[in-house]
Amino acid sequence: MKQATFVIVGGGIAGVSCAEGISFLAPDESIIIISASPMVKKVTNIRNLTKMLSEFSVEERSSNQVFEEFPNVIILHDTVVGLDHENCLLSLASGETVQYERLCICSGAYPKLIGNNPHIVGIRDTDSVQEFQKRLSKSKKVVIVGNGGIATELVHETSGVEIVWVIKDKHISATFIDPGAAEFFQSRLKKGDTTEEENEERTTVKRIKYTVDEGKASQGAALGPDWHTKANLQGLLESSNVSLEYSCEVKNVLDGDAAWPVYVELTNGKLVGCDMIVSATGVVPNVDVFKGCGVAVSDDGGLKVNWKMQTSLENVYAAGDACSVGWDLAPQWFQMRLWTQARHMGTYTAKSMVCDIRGEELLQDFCFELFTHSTKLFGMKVVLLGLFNGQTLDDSYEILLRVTKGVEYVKVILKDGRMQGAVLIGDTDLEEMCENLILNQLDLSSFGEDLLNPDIDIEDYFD
Ligand SMILES: Cc1cc2nc3c(=O)[nH]c(=O)nc-3n(C[C@H](O)[C@H](O)[C@H](O)COP(=O)(O)OP(=O)(O)OC[C@H]3O[C@@H](n4cnc5c(N)ncnc54)[C@H](O)[C@@H]3O)c2cc1C
Ligand SMILES: NC(=O)C1=CN([C@@H]2O[C@H](COP(=O)(O)OP(=O)(O)OC[C@H]3O[C@@H](n4cnc5c(N)ncnc54)[C@H](OP(=O)(O)O)[C@@H]3O)[C@@H](O)[C@H]2O)C=CC1
Repeated sequence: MKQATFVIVGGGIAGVSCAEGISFLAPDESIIIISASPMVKKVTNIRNLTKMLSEFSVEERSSNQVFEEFPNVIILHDTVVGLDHENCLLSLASGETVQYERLCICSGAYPKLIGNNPHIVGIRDTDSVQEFQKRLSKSKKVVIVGNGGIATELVHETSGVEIVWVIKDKHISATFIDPGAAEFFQSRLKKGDTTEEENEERTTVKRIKYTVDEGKASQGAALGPDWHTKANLQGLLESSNVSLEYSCEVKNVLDGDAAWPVYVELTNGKLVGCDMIVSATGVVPNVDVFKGCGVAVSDDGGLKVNWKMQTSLENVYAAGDACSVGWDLAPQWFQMRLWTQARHMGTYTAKSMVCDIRGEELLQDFCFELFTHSTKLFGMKVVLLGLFNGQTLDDSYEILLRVTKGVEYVKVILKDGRMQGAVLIGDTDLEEMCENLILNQLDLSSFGEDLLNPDIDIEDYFD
């Protein structure tokens, strides 16, 4: 039997950030990471864009490289197959057992696929990308199902193939953007260069203010940023084409014939033949192995954690994609399974566990005060802050919009004159101002539409 003060399951961003955090806070304590994947994830090149918003790279490295400066960390390449929480004992696939004083489960998530057919693929880790690449290189036509991060990236990055993009919503990339921003990106779907007309329109700045009144209505770690730049996502054809099937889902997957290996029957009645179906339809927390010991699980399948990241089992914590937050959230923060949150949660759980073992007081980390996400969609920088889509505001909010076609899309959400969220597409340089205004909840009513007037430097007012 092996023993350590702190045991972490998972070598993804959450697990590695947790181990690094413990090593920093308690360098003399023993730490074991158990990871089913041979490589572990390391966050590098951190660039702080604002107090709370950062960009970083995620590298896959061998465990020796990641932890050479932390001699108190041991990595076991093994798979956890059971938890006996009464005896603080994990059992591993190799037959080994590991005893802990504090356990942090960072076992990530796996793709939620629309079916079991061998022609359906999901994308999560390096192996699944290689499989996708291999099949794509022999494909003329693929159906991509889902309207979130992966589908958006694939539609933009894949070439040499005909894509049929099947989405439940009336606009593209609905997980991150509203119909207006989707319209802004529409031309980028064509995969061609910008037209003269678009170049002319780039000089036009449009500012709009309106009020929303729609009526109440695998086991490998997840990939890192820019994963697609390292993969050759090229199909069999010379050129690409994307066609959209809006407001529909896959009803059935049917056997192929001489023309196509597989057919997809859609809820709009269409039958689409293709070489492969990519199911980019979200994730399921990878925690089945822990469910047997009675740990509380949230409706979305994650391990429920309180504000200290503790699960319902004594001395057992969880972080990253594996967990579901179960505390009273700050008004402008919510959980999304993203690597920034995996990193924050991993680091914060380290602090929580170390404080617990030392009997020290813990204060909740500031990162849970404001949702922040920096990413790229259709090749453009996208920053999402706070309640960027009016989440939880019951459709009673005001939107300020500034659009320069092809250049920038700025949307801020106001409720009772106070900023609640923002979508910043392009190099807007507004992230710091928006972050401050959301955090300090200043009454902005007196500015009206001038808040987004490019000729007025609003920041001067707040100095
Ligand atoms: C294609 C793709 C693109 C993405 N792009 C972005 C993006 O642009 N921006 C963004 O913010 N987020 C993105 N994400 C999401 C982000 O990658 C995840 O939210 C984040 O990596 C989760 O980290 P994690 O450590 O919680 O889990 P994971 O990275 O999934 O790590 C889980 C670890 O647990 C191990 N494990 C699992 N079960 C066991 C077991 N029983 N025993 C031992 N070890 C086990 C695995 O081997 C792995 O090491 C993307 C995800 C994918 C798949
Ligand atoms: N740039 C970024 O930040 C990126 C982030 N990621 C992250 O990686 C993880 C996996 O990405 P992804 O798979 O795109 O997950 P997402 O959660 O981002 O998106 C899943 C999409 O699939 C839709 N969907 C769910 N079930 C079905 C179904 N049966 N039929 C049709 N559509 C369905 C969802 O709609 P609905 O919401 O209505 O259920 C949603 O539009 C996520 O945590 C994501 O945030 C991935 C790539 C890039």
